[in-house]
Amino acid sequence: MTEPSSRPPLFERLFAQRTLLPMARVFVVLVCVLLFASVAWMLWSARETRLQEAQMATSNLAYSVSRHAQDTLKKADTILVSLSERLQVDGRDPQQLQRLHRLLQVQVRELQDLHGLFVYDRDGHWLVSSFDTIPHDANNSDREYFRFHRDNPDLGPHIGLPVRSRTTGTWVIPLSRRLNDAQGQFAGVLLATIDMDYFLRFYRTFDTMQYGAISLSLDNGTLLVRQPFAEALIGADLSAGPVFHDYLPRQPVGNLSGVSLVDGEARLYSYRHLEGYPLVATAALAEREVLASWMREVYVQMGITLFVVVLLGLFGFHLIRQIKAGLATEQALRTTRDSLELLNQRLEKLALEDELTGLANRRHFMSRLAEEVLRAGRNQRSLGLLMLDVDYFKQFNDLYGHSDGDVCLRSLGRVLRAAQKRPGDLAARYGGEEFCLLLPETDAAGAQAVAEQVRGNLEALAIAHAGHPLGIVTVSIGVHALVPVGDGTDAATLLHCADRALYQAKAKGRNRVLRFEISLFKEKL
Ligand SMILES: Nc1nc2c(ncn2[C@@H]2O[C@H](COP(=O)(O)OP(=O)(O)OP(=O)(O)O)[C@@H](O)[C@H]2O)c(=O)[nH]1
Repeated sequence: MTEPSSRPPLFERLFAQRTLLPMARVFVVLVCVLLFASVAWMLWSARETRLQEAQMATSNLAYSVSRHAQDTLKKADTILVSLSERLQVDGRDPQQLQRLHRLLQVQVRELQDLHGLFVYDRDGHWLVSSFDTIPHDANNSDREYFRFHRDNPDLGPHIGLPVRSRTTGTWVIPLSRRLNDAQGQFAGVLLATIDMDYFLRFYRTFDTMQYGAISLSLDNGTLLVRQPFAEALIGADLSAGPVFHDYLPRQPVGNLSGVSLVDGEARLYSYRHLEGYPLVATAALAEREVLASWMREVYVQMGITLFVVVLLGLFGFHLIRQIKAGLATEQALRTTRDSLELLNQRLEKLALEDELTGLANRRHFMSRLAEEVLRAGRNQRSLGLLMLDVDYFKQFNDLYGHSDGDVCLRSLGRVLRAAQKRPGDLAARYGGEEFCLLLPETDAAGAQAVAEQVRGNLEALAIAHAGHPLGIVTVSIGVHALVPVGDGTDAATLLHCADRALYQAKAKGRNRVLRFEISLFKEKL
């Protein structure tokens, strides 16, 4: 069988007083940290959700803007394609141009987004337009789109930089195609101009808050139209911005967050390249506006959390103080209990011990005598007793003084202590210069032998005593032993007989041991 462990259970070890205080501190700190961490985590998740929602909104917006631009350009381009067909088939005589003029006017009236339709010859002169009159000496060979088509054989659509219309003065976006003659040589330019305001009006229907932006740019980063509108930004080069520099070369559609080249605003962007046209639609919301309500939530939540943490901290501080006070009280109580126990031990010792010699006192002796009498009676064993008395001690005191007398008594005490050979033996000071030695399991002969030893040992010390005929301190010893009969008189009998034997030893000349024998005493016990 294994012995049960003396270590206290884990729970008690964990919550031992020693660990209680640091654990309370760790607990309070841990609760505060966890509280902060969980609130921070919640707020972070809320922020991510807000950003994701905003990014979804910009993505949808970019899609709408791209669709709108694509549809608008497609319509205008379709007109240019059919115009090109017509010119090639019907030719350019004045009658045809007259008919064409009416047709162009009808088409511009039909399509609100179209600002105008124009046909220029190879030198840039106006052949026909959707307007009522052709300005005198009008020539558009200086326009970017004209030069582009003249120098470029490509017959595809070309979107040029926004220009101010020479007829109406409004901002327009030019969509143009090259016109070839039957030999494939440059024969002029077909132009459709789209009112920039048409785009802006559409963009204004979306709520992008104060710092949001919607724009349409060429895919080389040249800005065509932007809401909020700023004339100075038309034609601005955004190719170094995050959309055109980092994202568009890799993906035709995407989302990102970045800082605007235009105004330095941090925004969430979504962009989309138009199909079939070198254009990119961009929609963006300012991060600070997207996160504005979230920031308010952060302030409120953090305020509340801070308040709770302060409360917890105060509570924890109070708790730790209480624990400290409790521990201090407990320690004080333990110290008091220990000192009381020590005091009790001392008192107990004092109550049982003779102060001068350190032997058992009379009270102690009497209680042990009663116990040993009972034990010897039960076991029917002999109990021996020595009664000792220092010879001529009065004279010793008179001659050497009381304190030397005390020293002498201490010497006798040491001799008697040495005579306690067995665990049950008890040497005691019976009173004054009278001593006893209780010897359980000892008959009269044995007790007499011990008495002789004691007497001899004291004599051997040769303590000078000028008042003694022998010149040294001696002791007289009365010895008796009996097997108790158990009638309640045994202790008294033992004491009395030993005392009588002592008396006889004194009477016979002192410095001797005398055993009690009934024949020696004429009196009846
Ligand atoms: N120094 C000292 N003396 C004590 C103490 N107790 C008792 N005495 C003295 O012991 C002496 C005992 O004297 P007595 O009873 O006359 O006996 P005695 O002088 O020893 O003579 P015998 O016993 O007949 O030999 C007294 O003088 C007591 O004062 C003690 O504790 N210290």
